[in-house]
Amino acid sequence: MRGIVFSSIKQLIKTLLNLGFDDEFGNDLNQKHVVNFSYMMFCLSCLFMIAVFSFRQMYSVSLFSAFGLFIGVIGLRYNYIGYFSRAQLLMPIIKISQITVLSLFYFGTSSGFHWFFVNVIAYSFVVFRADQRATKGWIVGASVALFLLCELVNTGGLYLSTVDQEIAIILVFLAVAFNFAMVINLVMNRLKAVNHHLRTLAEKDELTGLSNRRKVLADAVNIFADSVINRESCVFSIVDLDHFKKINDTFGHEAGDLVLAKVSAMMASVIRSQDEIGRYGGEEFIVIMRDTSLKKAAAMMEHMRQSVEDMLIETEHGIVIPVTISIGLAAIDPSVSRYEEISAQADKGLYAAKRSGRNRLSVQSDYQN
Ligand SMILES: Nc1nc2c(ncn2[C@@H]2O[C@H](COP(=O)(O)OP(=O)(O)OP(=O)(O)O)[C@@H](O)[C@H]2O)c(=O)[nH]1
Repeated sequence: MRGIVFSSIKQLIKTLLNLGFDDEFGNDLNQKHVVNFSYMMFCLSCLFMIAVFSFRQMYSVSLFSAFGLFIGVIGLRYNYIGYFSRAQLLMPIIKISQITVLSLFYFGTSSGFHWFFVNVIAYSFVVFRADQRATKGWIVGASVALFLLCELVNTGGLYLSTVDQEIAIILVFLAVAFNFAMVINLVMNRLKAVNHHLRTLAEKDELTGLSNRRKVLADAVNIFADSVINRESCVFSIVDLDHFKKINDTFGHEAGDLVLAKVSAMMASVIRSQDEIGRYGGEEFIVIMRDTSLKKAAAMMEHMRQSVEDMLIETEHGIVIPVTISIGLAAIDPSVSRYEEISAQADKGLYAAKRSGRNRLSVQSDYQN
């Protein structure tokens, strides 16, 4: 139950922070979610101060915070409706104004309120891009100068007693630490997500959605090595579409692409979850079946061949394109010690299948495990 509540809260926060984003990964340099977070924290702090100072009947601080809240909501709205640059810039302006006024005139510099300038500096470094160096420069400069001013001037403040100021110092420390932890967490999570997204893109074949050549070859080598080490059977197969050049020539390149995509989806639906499939190049595919006997693998690949033959792929003019595949199959056996050997055997199988009439499967292994 606690887990569900916790993950729901996490999801709600994530949704709020990502409001106004169309493309989650296109904005990684802009850090829109950090801007959202900063506005939310700012608005919450204003609400907190309105409540505390209204309760203590110090209405001028409440009014000042209400005005801050109003501007904060405007900034938040800017970010949501796409005026990101305005939202990005308004945040440090209102934050610098708020810290300066509250620290020098209301709370007194002994409250430590001016340590919030650290957050403004961190915000500038996270949110502004390299081409906004000048903006970042003046915001950091102003924050440092005003921080030093607060340290030097040492005003008593109108509203906080010495005890209040001691409490304020602790609250400021906690708030600054929380802000830092959250911003670092947000940025790291975004980096991880973008990294994962890029890796997926780099491993995927765009047309078919299957693993691309690099990924499927890496998978093949790894699975082969695992199987040899663990003394498990492993079957390797090369699949090639028959007379694909003719399909392109007769129905056009676009129809050829459609066939590749549809056949790929069919092949991916036939294999087991532990098997790997990828586009080796052109109209050639690799299927790797781990922990299975050659007999079972041959039965599965025969099912794949039949399923492709039974497919009804229509062109946009309603003409059905006949498609078949040829398959070469090879399994690990005691004589095979290198990945290249099993791959060459499967290739030989494919060649044999093509030579003996296509639309068939050829097993190249004497070792029937
Ligand atoms: N539409 C399309 N065609 C492609 C793509 N990649 C490779 N091809 C075509 O696939 C064809 C492969 O032709 P071949 O290697 O002669 O093989 P085939 O016609 O299938 O003949 P067999 O393999 O002997 O049955 C070539 O015409 C390539 O241009 C692709 O991404 N899209």
